[in-house]
This record gives sequence, C-alpha cells and structure tokens, in this order.
Amino acid sequence: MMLDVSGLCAGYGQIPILTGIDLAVSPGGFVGVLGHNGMGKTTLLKALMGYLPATAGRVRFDGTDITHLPPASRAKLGLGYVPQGRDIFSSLSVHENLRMGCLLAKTDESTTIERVLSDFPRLTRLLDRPGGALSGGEQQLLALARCLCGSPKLILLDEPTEGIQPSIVDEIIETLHKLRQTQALTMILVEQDLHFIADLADTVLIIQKGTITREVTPQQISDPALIAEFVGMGP
Ligand SMILES: Nc1ncnc2c1ncn2[C@@H]1O[C@H](COP(=O)(O)OP(=O)(O)OP(=O)(O)O)[C@@H](O)[C@H]1O
Repeated sequence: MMLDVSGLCAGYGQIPILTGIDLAVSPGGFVGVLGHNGMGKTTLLKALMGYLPATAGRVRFDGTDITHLPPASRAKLGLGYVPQGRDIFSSLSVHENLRMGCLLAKTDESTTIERVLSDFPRLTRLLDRPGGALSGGEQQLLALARCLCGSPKLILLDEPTEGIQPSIVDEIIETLHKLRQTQALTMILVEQDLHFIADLADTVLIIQKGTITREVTPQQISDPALIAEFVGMGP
C-alpha cells in the first residue's frame, strides 16, 4: 500500500472530529471520499497532511510512519495537497504561482514547469495573468498544476468542483484521467459531487460524522436510492 491509515483520530482543540479512520490506497489508486458538508472530509485531508495532530491511530506512507511528522516533511516524502479554496496567490501571475510549486521540484524550474504545462493547455495561454483574475475552474487547474511541480507520489484533493461551472468541471475530470494514464498518479479525492467522484474514483468511501461507514463502487453511487440510504444525499 502507498498509504495505510488505521484508527486515525484528530480534531480541533478538545473537539474530536475524526473518530477512527481506516483507509488504504495502493499505488495508482484513486480513492474517493464522499460525504455531506461537515462530515469531516477537509479535516481528514488536513490530518493526513499533518496540519492537525493525530490524537490516536497510525499513518504510514510509502513505507514510513508519518503519524507525527510535520507537513513539510510529509511534502518532502511525496504527499501533495490541493486545499479547498485552492490557495492561489492572487496577485502573482500564473507563471509565478507555478514557480512557487517548484520549491520541491526534482528538476530545474523551467524544465519542471514545461513538463507540467504540457498537460494543462489552458494554463499555457494564461501564464502572465494574475492568479486572482482566473475563473474558479482555472484556479483549480492552476492549484493542481502547482502541486504537480513538486512531483508528488500521492495527491490529496479537496472538493475541486466547489463553485465551478460544469464545463470546466468536465475539463478537470479529463485532465485527471490523462494525468493518471501518463504519470500513474495516485489520489485521494474528497467531494460532494457524485458525478465527479463516480467518474474518477475506483473505490468510494462514505464518510459520516468522522468515520468511514461504508465502501461502495463508483457504479453504486449512480443509484439514487443507494445514495439516499448511505449518505442521505441525492444526485
Ligand atoms: N477550525 C475548526 N474548529 C472547530 N471545529 C471545526 C473547525 N473546522 C471544522 N470544524 C468542524 O469539524 C467538522 C468537520 O468539518 P470539515 O470541514 O472537515 O467537513 P467537510 O466534510 O469537509 O465539510 P465541507 O464540505 O463543508 O468542507 C464540522 O462539524 C466543522 O464544524
């Protein structure tokens, strides 16, 4: 397994949110975590990245116990994170945002950016534009591209469809499919968008109140009755 999580608990101060998360991701796997607002999706990714301390449980990544490592050490080991809200530097250009992603790059900056941009034709046309002047969907593509500059082994992607128009959601799906084929990308994707998760994930985990309550197939989440039963959400 590339990532092995067992009994992970984490929260904010005294407030427990994650109450024993078990999950595993194999190399090349796309795991989708589906859940309502407030069920703990963002908290899970923050805990995996080390922004929230684990109060119990274990996290192993690529053979190393990372349970108590700080975020920067996890990033160096190859964990990439694209947060909800995307955290684009809005006054920096697209090109400068990509340069910021090269701090962990294994090749020189221009080679790295050129390699990453080959999968993002839309960004190639926007290189001089300030990040803040991009649409939500373009910012999401930029955040993903910036993360890829560090050649992560596993990407944690938080609700990429939030506030994004459908046409560019489809472009993000296509981009992720392509990256998966060309770079054997491994990913944990948390989402509320059933269509997005069904299209990309090969395993879908349902999160409710800070625990994984069920594993389903992507085909199953196209069934409205099943979804109503599992998560109380319809397509
Ligand atoms: N900084 C914080 N301090 C205290 N509680 C928090 C904090 N951030 C989130 N929470 C609580 O933790 C719970 C899980 O939140 P989380 O953001 O992980 O949910 P989510 O499933 O990602 O939802 P969303 O789709 O709204 O982002 C919620 O009850 C939320 O109110």
